[in-house]
Amino acid sequence: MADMLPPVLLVGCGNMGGAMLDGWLKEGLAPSFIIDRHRPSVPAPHHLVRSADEVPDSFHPGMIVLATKPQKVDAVMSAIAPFALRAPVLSVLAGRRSGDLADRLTDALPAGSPMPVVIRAMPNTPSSIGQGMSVCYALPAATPTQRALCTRLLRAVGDVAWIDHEDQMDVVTAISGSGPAYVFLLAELLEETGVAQGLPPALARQIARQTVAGAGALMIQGGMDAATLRRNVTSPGGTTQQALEVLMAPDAWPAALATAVRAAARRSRELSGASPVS
Ligand SMILES: NC(=O)C1=CN([C@@H]2O[C@H](COP(=O)(O)OP(=O)(O)OC[C@H]3O[C@@H](n4cnc5c(N)ncnc54)[C@H](OP(=O)(O)O)[C@@H]3O)[C@@H](O)[C@H]2O)C=CC1
Ligand SMILES: O=C(O)[C@@H]1CCC=N1
Repeated sequence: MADMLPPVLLVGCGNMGGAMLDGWLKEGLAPSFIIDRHRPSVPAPHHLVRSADEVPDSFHPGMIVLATKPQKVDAVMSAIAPFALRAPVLSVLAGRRSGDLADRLTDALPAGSPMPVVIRAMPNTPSSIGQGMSVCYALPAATPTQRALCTRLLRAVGDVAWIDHEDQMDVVTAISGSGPAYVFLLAELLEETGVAQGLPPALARQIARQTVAGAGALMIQGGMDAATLRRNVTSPGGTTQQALEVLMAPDAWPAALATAVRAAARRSRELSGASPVS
């Protein structure tokens, strides 16, 4: 019991909340409340409720984790605000600024209540298998103990880094938050290309998936930088060089990725309500 993760009040258990919950359940999580309209069940001794109003007042979470879509969080503020006087709030919402969330919670509390502590994190879905990447930011009001608790929860599902400037969260979101989708797209396109160029579908799928997975694992386990690993595959005058001359042309992947990341970061800024910058 001593090593268990603290009880959480998880608000929203879809793709991202579910990925974190899967990781926490594997690590051992103290009895927690999960609020979600769709999740079919959670294992005992955890409790699944369909609405924030169903969480008993007697519940004392160690951390409240906000994982609804950014546009849907305001609807739960008044129900969860009383719990935010007992525990810090960890928001994984793209875009929504920590100060804005703290203000919304404060507005939902009786006048004179202390301001709840909100910590922001941008995790990603490989958290479900303990391979996540989470980047965190806290306003100065967060105590070292609250920051450590946040690190502990997110470390249980992968790597954790902290930033000192909340503005950086938009680019972080565009790279590590959305990034798994770019990698899955690479696997999809390799598979489709293999089929289009004559491979049996099952073989195209197998080689695309294992190539993406194996390359990622080699980069992490081998500790070499990505450029060295790329060069190690690229025999002078060989096949890879031909492909990379296409992909690395300035107007190909370098331009496409920079444009894509800028677009995602811009959307993150829009979700915050801030005026977009390019
Ligand atoms: N998906 C990802 O890879 C990542 C997502 N994020 C962030 O995580 C958050 C969640 O994203 P994601 O998991 O993809 O979204 P999902 O829509 O998959 O999950 C959110 C869940 O919360 C439920 N929910 C919302 N409001 C309530 C409510 N009041 N009562 C009960 N259930 C509720 C939703 O139900 P319903 O649909 O009916 O509203 C849904 O099941 C977003 O803010 C996103 O920015 C961060 C990093 C990565
Ligand atoms: O697409 C989104 O808005 C969320 C945030 C990062 C990943 N998914």
